[in-house]
Amino acid sequence: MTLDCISLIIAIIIFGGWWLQWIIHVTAIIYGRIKLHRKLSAPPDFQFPGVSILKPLTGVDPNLYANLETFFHLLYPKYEILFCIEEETDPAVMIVKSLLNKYPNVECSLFVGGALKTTVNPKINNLMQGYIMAKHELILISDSGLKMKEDTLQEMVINLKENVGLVHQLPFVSDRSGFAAVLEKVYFGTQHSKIYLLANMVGVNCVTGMSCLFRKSVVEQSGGFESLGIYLAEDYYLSQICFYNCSCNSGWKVKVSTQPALQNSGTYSIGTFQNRMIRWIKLRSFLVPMTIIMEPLSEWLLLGLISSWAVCRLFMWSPIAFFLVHTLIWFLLDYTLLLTIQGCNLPFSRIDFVAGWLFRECTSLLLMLRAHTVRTLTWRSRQYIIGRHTIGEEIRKVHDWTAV
Ligand SMILES: CCCCCCCC/C=C\CCCCCCCC(=O)N[C@@H](CO)[C@H](O)/C=C/CCCCCCCCCCCCC
Ligand SMILES: O=c1ccn([C@@H]2O[C@H](COP(=O)(O)OP(=O)(O)O[C@H]3OC[C@@H](O)[C@H](O)[C@H]3O)[C@@H](O)[C@H]2O)c(=O)[nH]1
Repeated sequence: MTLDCISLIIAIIIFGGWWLQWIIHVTAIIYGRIKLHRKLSAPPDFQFPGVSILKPLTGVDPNLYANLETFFHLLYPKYEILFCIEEETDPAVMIVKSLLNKYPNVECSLFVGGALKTTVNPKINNLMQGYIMAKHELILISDSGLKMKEDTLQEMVINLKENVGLVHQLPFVSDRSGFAAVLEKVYFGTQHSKIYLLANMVGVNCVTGMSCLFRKSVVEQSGGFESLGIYLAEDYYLSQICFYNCSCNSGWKVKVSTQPALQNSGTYSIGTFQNRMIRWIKLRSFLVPMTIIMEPLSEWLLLGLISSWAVCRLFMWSPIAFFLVHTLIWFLLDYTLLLTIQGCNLPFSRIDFVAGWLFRECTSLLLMLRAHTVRTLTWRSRQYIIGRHTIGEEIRKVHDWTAV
């Protein structure tokens, strides 16, 4: 085969991939519009089952008290909150105790001592005691940085139909001020939600564990909660259990909730966001190695550049004009997707969106490069060596209560 022939084939593949990307983009918008921000109502005779809410806490941030307080105001007939904190000296203990005093009528308990290490995953380790003591069949794991609307739990339970094993919320962020907040909203409302929604629409396992409601019995039949602790991406394997649990012939269904998760940590910065992205990219590369190649190729910049070359090769179109049109359409679809996920007005101007969008798009490839070149993975105060399936080994602990 001649070089000319090879370049022609590559150009055709890239051009095909470019079209596929638009299909994914538009489908995610349509799916988001159909699925999200819908008010679900329970059938008249529906009995809401009890829910045990597990809250893993590590350190405090300026919004922690207010975020946790939203869980005391849920419009739900029967639930308990189980706060889990690794160490007695963590200042989060004081915050939880003051909430316990303020709301004596809400059933809740505090478990301290997840530090008695049995598994490598610090979140599972921290939650173990609470999980064992949870008295309801339905468990909601809800990360420390989340706040919740009054009707969210109700809505998640309504989504947990008979054949559904797990309901999760699409990660999103609440309205906060500053450029880092814009950046987070832009990321979670565009590139992230596009893939997350599409994967869940077609039934590909793509679940982030920040807010997951699941059936305890399903996990117990598949090795138990503790068995997830060997993985650093315990969320992926939690939902994998549902997909492959043999007690339900075709596996349990995994559903996205109609309300996106509202991350509302009071500690946020560009650096925190980027470190977290590096950690997630690294986890993904061990879960689905194909993402190492597919992720950069699904970004505006790289796909735009190689597609401009491809159309020049195929049709002799001007690569610059093509790149500009590609950018304009991508930008408008991203803005439309973000509005869909937000479900109401954005808290920032269009200029802020342009700045956040450009910054994220131009730095994403660097974050991928960084993730694939560092050997270790850092999560809060701990450093790990990570291997196949995200099985980890802790190598260092720096004592610091702030989020890294
Ligand atoms: C021809 C289709 C090309 C699609 C290429 C997709 C490349 C991936 C691009 C971006 C990745 C975005 C990932 C979305 C959310 C993941 C968030 C995350 O990393 N969470 C981790 C931490 O909580 C968690 O442990 C991991 C969860 C699952 C990750 C699985 C990723 C697989 C994505 C595959 C998507 C395929 C879509 C198929 C569409 C036909
Ligand atoms: O050492 C730790 C680290 C974290 N955690 C808890 O785990 C939860 C998630 O931690 P972070 O907010 O740092 O991390 P992320 O939002 O990136 O987590 C997300 O990605 C990694 C997955 O394994 C998690 O399930 C998912 O929630 C928090 O509630 C945190 O308090 C611990 O209990 N101990």
